[in-house]
Amino acid sequence: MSNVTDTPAWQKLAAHHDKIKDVHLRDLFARDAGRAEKFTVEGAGLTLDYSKQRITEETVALLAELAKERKVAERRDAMFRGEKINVSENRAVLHVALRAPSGEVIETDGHDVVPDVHGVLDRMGAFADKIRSGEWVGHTGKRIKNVINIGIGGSYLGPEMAYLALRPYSDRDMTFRFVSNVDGACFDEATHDLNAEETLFIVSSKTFTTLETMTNAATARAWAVERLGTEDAVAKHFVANSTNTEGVEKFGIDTANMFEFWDWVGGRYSMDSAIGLSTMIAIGPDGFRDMLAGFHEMDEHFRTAPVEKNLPMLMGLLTVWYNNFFGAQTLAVLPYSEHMKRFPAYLQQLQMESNGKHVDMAGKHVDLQTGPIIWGEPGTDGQHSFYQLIHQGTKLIPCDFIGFLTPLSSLAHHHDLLMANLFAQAEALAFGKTAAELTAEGSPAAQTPFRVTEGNRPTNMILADKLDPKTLGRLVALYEHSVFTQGAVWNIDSFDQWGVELGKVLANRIIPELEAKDEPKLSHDSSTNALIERYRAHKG
Ligand SMILES: O=P(O)(O)OC[C@H]1O[C@H](O)[C@H](O)[C@@H](O)[C@@H]1O
Repeated sequence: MSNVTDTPAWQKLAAHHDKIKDVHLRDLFARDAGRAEKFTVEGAGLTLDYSKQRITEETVALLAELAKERKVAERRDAMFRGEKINVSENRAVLHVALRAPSGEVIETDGHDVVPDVHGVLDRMGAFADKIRSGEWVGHTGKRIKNVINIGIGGSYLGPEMAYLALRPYSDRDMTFRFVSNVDGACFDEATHDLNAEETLFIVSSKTFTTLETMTNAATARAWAVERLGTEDAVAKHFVANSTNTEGVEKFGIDTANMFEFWDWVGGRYSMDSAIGLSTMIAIGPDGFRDMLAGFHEMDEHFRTAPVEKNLPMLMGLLTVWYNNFFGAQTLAVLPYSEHMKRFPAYLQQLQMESNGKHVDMAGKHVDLQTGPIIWGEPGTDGQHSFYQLIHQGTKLIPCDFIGFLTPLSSLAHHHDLLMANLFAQAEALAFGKTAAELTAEGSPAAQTPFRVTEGNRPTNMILADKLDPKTLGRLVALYEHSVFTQGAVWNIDSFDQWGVELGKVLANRIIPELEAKDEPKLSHDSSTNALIERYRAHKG
């Protein structure tokens, strides 16, 4: 495939950008009373108003042309067909099969994976029911009240984000916690007030080799065995989610208590696989299936809607527009929902591990910027912290606002205030306030320059009726496919993550240098040597 910057659509976009880069959203809205309607699309139960983006109809047409030239739809279809589009690992990318209804056929290497998916879902459902009903008891006969997911990266962020997002739908008599960090404080804090007799550990790891997870799992095992008095207790207090049966057996977890997934599920695309077991225990198997139905709705929308009406494709293409033509470095994701607190953190892995790449599919260095930096906090907290820089700073920061029409809180009057703030922020960012307007309002002349907000800050407004399992599935799939679209345009492998390896290898080399009593000779650079020596000296 040619360099994207050499394609006709890219060059047309560059010329078009030159023409419209200084046009203000104020003028774009003034020119066209139908703008909001024109640039609002609905799909899979979500509404995307992208009228406050710095675009015209021509921009959308050219972005659609770019998608066509880059064969985004063909690559999408290849993914759905189970082709090995993760070229550097020679793997299929089939998270869409995790939410395919039973009866659908999705094959990879000639094998239909959908029955396997439903087999595991059924086993997870039976297990979750047993825990929730109290049929499954701990080693001493007590009901399980606490569930601790041990995992990191994709085996942590999705489960924690989903639990927090769906807490109103969860069993409130149970406690759910998440141990990810290898800092012992993480384990201590998660367990200090829990009774081992009532605690279930779910060890979640695709590979079952990850240092942090294996260390925390071993600590959990020792913690439980010490408190319950026998190794036999492990059978009732530990289950595993993994692709590595051997590793699970070796750890001492009965494979009858292992929930399987497959190498065609990327870690950051796995919250709807067995990795979601804690979510399923929290909200119940029916709630989990609703979430899968929401994912599937968005998959179908992504698979079938034309690019101009395709929410994830539009969002992916707009990200390319700002990232590559306006030179924006970041994208802020700002959910106006307390329950969506961890959604930006979840998206950081999804987007940045997927599209933080410097070579194309052929291994050749790319000649353009790839994935943006993702960040964000829930509204309205962010407004009182970093929004200042978005409004008046010198950097262009496109924002995704996410709002829900129906409140989950019974304090309904708070919701009007929350939503008023959401709409006001998008309005202020787009239209700003000019010096003339300020003067007319009586602003003292000396203050006016400080008070001017230029506006022309682009935003997406994503609205859903209500945050529930189905909506969460739709939202996650929306971003998954937006990431896919970006990766397809840039022609990079969005499904590998080689960049995280070097740090792991170096840590494994340093571990014995910190642990060994005889303080082995160091052969790092002078800075790393000095840091290690300082630590050793302190440790004594
Ligand atoms: O699920 P695991 O195999 O334990 O992997 C956990 C995480 O660690 C790795 O370093 C990867 O960067 C992530 O993509 C992955 O989600």
